Amino acid sequence: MAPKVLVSDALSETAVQIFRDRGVEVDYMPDLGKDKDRLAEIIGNYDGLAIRSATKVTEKLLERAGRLKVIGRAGIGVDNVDIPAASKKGVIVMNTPFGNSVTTAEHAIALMFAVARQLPEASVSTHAGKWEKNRFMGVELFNKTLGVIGAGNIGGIVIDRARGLHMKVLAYDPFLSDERAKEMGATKVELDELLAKADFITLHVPLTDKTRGILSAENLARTKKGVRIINAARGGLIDEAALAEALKSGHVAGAALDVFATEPATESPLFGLPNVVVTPHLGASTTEAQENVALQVAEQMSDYLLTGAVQNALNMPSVTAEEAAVMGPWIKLAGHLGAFIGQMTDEPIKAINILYDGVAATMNINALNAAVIAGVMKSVNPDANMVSAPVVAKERGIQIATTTQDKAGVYDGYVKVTMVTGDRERSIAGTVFSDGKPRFIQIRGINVDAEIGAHMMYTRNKDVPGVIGTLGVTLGGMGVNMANFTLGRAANGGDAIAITYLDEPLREDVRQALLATGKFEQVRPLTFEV
Ligand SMILES: NC(=O)c1ccc[n+]([C@@H]2O[C@H](COP(=O)([O-])OP(=O)(O)OC[C@H]3O[C@@H](n4cnc5c(N)ncnc54)[C@H](O)[C@@H]3O)[C@@H](O)[C@H]2O)c1
Ligand SMILES: O=C(O)[C@H](O)COP(=O)(O)O
Repeated sequence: MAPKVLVSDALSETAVQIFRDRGVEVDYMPDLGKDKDRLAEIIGNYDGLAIRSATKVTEKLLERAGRLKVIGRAGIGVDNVDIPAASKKGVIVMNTPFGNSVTTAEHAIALMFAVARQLPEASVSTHAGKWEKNRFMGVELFNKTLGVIGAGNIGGIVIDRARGLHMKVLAYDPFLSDERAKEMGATKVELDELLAKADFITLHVPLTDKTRGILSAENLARTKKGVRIINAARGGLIDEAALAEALKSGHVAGAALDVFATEPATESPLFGLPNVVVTPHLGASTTEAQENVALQVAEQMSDYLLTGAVQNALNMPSVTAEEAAVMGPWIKLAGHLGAFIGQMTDEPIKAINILYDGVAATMNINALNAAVIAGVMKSVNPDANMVSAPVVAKERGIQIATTTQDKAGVYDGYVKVTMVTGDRERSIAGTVFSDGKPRFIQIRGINVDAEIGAHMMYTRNKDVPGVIGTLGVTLGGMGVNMANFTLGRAANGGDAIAITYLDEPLREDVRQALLATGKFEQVRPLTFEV
């Protein structure tokens, strides 16, 4: 069945065309983001949700999204998506981190010009036939100091354009190196210095718990008198009431805002104030940017839904289409190893140590790790997947350690998973044969060669005569068909194990019957998603 995507915000119709061309069913409802009740009613029918900033993806909405696998944000900011809740539900959240950067940077520069020369008010006045030539006295940008808060993709482009205007640029960004700042033509400073020295301040940080209210009443009071403030990032970055007061007092000479704490903004203490330029979140609204982000998000979502390739995800390691093709069997193997070890333990897990050897060590380890952890977690929660399981493992304080090595051996490569619980360690290793099929090759240090089936049985016994016969007779006598069987022993007369591949799940009466023979120390049913 073709995957189904809902577009709930006004994305360019290019996205719809791409979904269709790729064989993904799509429903285009560009106003649905504003109707959260209707969205909640139908979200359960979709594998993917493509959005801009109007749709709010809350925990409550996600509870209704039983089929959802991926949320694609055609744009940059994902503060309208509850990413921790999506991760817990195993839903990938991806964005398009570059598609609208130039457009948004240009909007910030446009706002800076607009507020420096009061262009919107002058335009309204002239339209009204007033010709108020003496009312609109502006300031030059040349030689002025621009303070850029957040020097990432958009901040970087703003800095480049501002340098072209011969402005001096101060940048505040804790993650910016001095070298990169120099390369950009900016001086890296602390926030206080930026606030004290800048003639214009422009914001280009994401909205997070750390940046919320970065221009608070206190910080606004630290700015230079006559400063002009531009915000084309997110509304919650500025205390709007405090900014309104600072404008009224004349401390701040002007402000240009594209974004508001509450959107759509139909009222604000800033509306109606002189020299406040406002636009309705138009930062990304150019034909070019909307084509870029629509095309990119539709391709990324289709790739994920159709091939498992992951690009620009905020809650999952990237996996290219080529990797997805080559790694498919290894991801399966990693999941089976995790599932085996998860089903073998009933105690709290302290740590999972994963060893990658040979060809496995050259692959995308983050993705393989996520698959192992998902396999382990499925024994606790069948809905766990590569997105949600690492989050849950972290919450439970499970330590994940990986080692890579390249020891030439019988296999081109293998993966070994060791689970550490309170009092013991259990390990299992597996590989992928040239037929693309994953196999278990070692359990508890005992070599085996076990194909993996949906229903399996693990038995542990002493290596003494008659065990295999007892197993066959007991299963046969109870009408259970064996599809495959493999065994191994640590030493002659020592510990031995067997993996039996059954045509149906191991019944409890059969398990009890095997234990009652006295030949087996352990009998466990195992299931795998093959
Ligand atoms: N108005 C619009 O339509 C529009 C369009 C696109 C993006 N945006 C907003 O712009 C934001 C920035 O986009 P980007 O592509 O440049 O993102 P980015 O990730 O490339 O850059 C953000 C920068 O902020 C820095 N940063 C993070 N926390 C900080 C802090 N506490 N103090 C100072 N700097 C901090 C980061 O180090 C990074 O360099 C987006 O998150 C989005 O909210 C708005
Ligand atoms: O973060 C973004 O990409 C911008 O805020 C654009 O938002 P929009 O897609 O709702 O215009």
